[in-house]
Amino acid sequence: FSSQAKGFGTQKKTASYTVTEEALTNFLKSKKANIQNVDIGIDSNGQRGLFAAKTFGKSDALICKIPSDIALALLDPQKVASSDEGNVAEYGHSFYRQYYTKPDDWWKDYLQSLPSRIIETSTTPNLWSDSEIDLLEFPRLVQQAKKRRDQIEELARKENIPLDDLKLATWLVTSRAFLIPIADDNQETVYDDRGQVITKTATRVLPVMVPFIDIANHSSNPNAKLTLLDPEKDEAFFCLTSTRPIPKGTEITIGYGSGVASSVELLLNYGFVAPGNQLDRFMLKKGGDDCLALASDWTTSLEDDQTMLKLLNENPEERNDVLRQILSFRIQLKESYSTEE
Ligand SMILES: C[S@@+](CC[C@H](N)C(=O)[O-])C[C@H]1O[C@@H](n2cnc3c(N)ncnc32)[C@H](O)[C@@H]1O
Repeated sequence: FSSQAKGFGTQKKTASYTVTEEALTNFLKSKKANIQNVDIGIDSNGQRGLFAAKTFGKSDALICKIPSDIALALLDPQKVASSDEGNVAEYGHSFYRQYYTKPDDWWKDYLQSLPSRIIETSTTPNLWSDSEIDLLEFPRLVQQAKKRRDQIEELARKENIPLDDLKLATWLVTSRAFLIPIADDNQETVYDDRGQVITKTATRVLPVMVPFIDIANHSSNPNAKLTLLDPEKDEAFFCLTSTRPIPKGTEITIGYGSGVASSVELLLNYGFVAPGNQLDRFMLKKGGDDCLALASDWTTSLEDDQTMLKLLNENPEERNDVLRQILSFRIQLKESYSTEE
């Protein structure tokens, strides 16, 4: 963010992370967070992540607990978005306005633990050029990326804030906030033919930044999930809970985006593609106008893309992170078409 502001903007530009985890953990402990069974470390991909400091022997074990009053709500709960496809620029703006431009003592240690600039290897497509976005070819992703980019540009103009600040804020929010479903009196209730409630679709969500828990990385086969403890009481908690036994030293992972994110959602919000994501098969099977129905609908073959990615990886001095992300996306989707057809 702007150089005159405290927090992010004044951090060293050479490191993606300012190493202030100690300040963060001291702050959390002083606020009665329970984080003693979790370590912050670096995983095999070089990503900062959370690791089990003891063995969690069964599923549903409490891993850590963060009081909800130290989480950052990004919109006024009275004005929550009608779906998770809300205007992400507004989420970014809410973060920028409510928290970042007022980095008082309360939020300082958390804000300083966040990436101080957009990480090149995890940019989201709304930050790319038109021609780069077009290379993604998948209609829904191309449309969403351009829509988000336009929303950010429009809001920065309207609110008269530096475009780069809103870009960073929006990137931080889409890649880190949890979308918490909000009880909604008008929510749609669906009954079966005996009149029993079968689904109650929560249509409103509140984006919330949860310190510490937002360090957990994504896995398509996660060993933990986010839970909300005592939401009705004055003292509510955001928790990580195990979904199976976790041996000491193992990375603690969750499934981003309610655990049902296809490569489109992962790239759009978090800037990465998870190889072998099974949800892509379901997405392609479901089809629709916003999908490419067949592997042959793409302009290049799977083999073409694999060859290009191989060439790119063989030339590490050819640093082109966006092209690497584009090819990884295209390869992952092409590998997900059913081979029976
Ligand atoms: C909520 S943060 C997770 C923690 C982050 N590593 C940190 O140090 O703060 C989300 C970001 O982590 C990275 N990430 C998480 N899971 C990943 C994965 N499975 N593969 C690649 N990058 C991942 C991406 O950069 C993503 O935008």
